[in-house]
Amino acid sequence: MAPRKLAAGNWKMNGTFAALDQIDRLAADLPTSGCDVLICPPATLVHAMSARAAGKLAVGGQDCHAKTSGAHTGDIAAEQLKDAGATHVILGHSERRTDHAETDAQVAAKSLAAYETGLVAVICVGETEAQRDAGETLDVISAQLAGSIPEGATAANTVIAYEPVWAIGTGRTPTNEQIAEVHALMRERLSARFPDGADMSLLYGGSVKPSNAAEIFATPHVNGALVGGASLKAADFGPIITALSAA
Ligand SMILES: O=C[C@H](O)COP(=O)(O)O
Repeated sequence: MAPRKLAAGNWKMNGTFAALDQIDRLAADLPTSGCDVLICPPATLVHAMSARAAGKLAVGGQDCHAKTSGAHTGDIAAEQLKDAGATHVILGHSERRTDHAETDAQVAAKSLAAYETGLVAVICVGETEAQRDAGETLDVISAQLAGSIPEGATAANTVIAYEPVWAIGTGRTPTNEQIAEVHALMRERLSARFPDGADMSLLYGGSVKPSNAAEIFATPHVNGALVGGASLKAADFGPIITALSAA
């Protein structure tokens, strides 16, 4: 089995009910085949978006707790996301790692919670600009992969997203050679550790837009994208999906 192609949108802390109009616009123009499409809205919109998008695209959360329930004010359990219609959950995004001091071990524990619930974990890794400048990128990515992905990961329950922190929301992207280098390393590490690691989908994320999508999707071992800002509007996300579908 080849890795599945996935165009994933991360709305982050953006969007209210009115933004669901974008889903109608997107769904009206989706390619009928070629790639999977996922949108991860704020938790407040998961249920409504799932109902609106049923059968057209998948919906996911942006985080979940490692525990199944309990006294954890403000948190959300994997089961609650699933109950609201989610099939995926983003875990270990650099904004969570920075804003909430999430560690690799916590990301791995949350991923296990996702697996136990039947959600696909979209596990994020990525170096800071200082780490890249110091020549540490491959070591950082290797350590994050080793620490953030739990035993039990398979191509069916796990997607990995490489998101250089310095490329997120900045309009800057790595060169294709830099993306290729990291994705080749990820493929090698995953293949060595997991029986079907060669089939796990590997996404690139960080300032993906319609104008650079096709070139990024032509990079070896890039099976899709995790898109932030450009996923908020159907007019931008639609062409990215089309580019992936055709890649
Ligand atoms: O999760 C998505 C990424 O952080 C990328 O965000 P961006 O496309 O706005 O740079």
